[in-house]
Amino acid sequence: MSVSIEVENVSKVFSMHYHRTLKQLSVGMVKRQETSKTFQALTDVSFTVEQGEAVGLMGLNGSGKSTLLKLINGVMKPDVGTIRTRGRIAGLIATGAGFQPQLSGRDNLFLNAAILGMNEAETKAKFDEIVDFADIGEFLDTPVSHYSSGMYARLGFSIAVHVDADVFLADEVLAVGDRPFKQKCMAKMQEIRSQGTTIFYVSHAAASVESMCDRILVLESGNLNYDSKVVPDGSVQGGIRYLHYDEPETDAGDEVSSGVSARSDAALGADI
Ligand SMILES: Nc1ncnc2c1ncn2[C@@H]1O[C@H](COP(=O)(O)OP(=O)(O)OP(=O)(O)O)[C@@H](O)[C@H]1O
Repeated sequence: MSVSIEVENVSKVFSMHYHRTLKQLSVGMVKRQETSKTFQALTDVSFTVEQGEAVGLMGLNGSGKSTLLKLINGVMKPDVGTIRTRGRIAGLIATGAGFQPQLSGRDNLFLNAAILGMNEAETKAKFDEIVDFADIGEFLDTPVSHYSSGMYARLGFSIAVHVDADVFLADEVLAVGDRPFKQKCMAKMQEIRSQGTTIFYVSHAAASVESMCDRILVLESGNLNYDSKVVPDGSVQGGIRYLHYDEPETDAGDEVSSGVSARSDAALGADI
């Protein structure tokens, strides 16, 4: 098997600036206030993903999941360490990323497909399939600024998933879609997974990670603290337990709630 993603000793630090204008900055400096602070989003993260593996990335809010995805996608560079990827990478790392609000869905489809590496002929050949999957009807020729967040997600996901990619990155792509669309996306991701595409799937929905992935990584405050391939007797369920996402929620209605391990297959299919 060939290596698809190699992440070696990667760290990422962000700077947070407290003052927005030069005047505020100057006043802050005179008063000897702190003007900026650094934040360590990822610390010495290392792992390797083989071609065809389906990896779930979980962790609490702010644990560094999206940052790691952006580094793998190449939209950000690590401060320390190296990331190597093999083949074409596609995916949705933010709903509607790359969409131009004033352009129609149709124009954005061609633009977004080009950003993801598809040439015009390829996009034309897949156009009907992409539009059918997105199922946004007459809104295709409407500026995307008029779209609902679900429609943004439909079009964005549909374009990304129809790229012939070696690696598919998905960051909370299903968070805003309605249930029928989420189920369609899960089925499509299973399809590209069965064709040998590497899947890197970020989600807070434990059941969908359990049904989609054969490996789990758990980030905690920027540290990779659970890799089911590395820890003894590791498993996707083990990672979910490690994160306490298998425990019942006290409040009803949360999509990552209530005892994943105790659910029926039908319920698992719905928890996406
Ligand atoms: N461009 C940035 N500048 C400063 N801080 C940032 C930047 N991007 C992310 N961060 C910080 O890095 C940390 C990790 O953010 P990240 O978006 O990777 O978390 P996450 O695990 O994806 O969270 P969530 O589950 O909420 O989506 C957060 O504390 C965030 O505030």
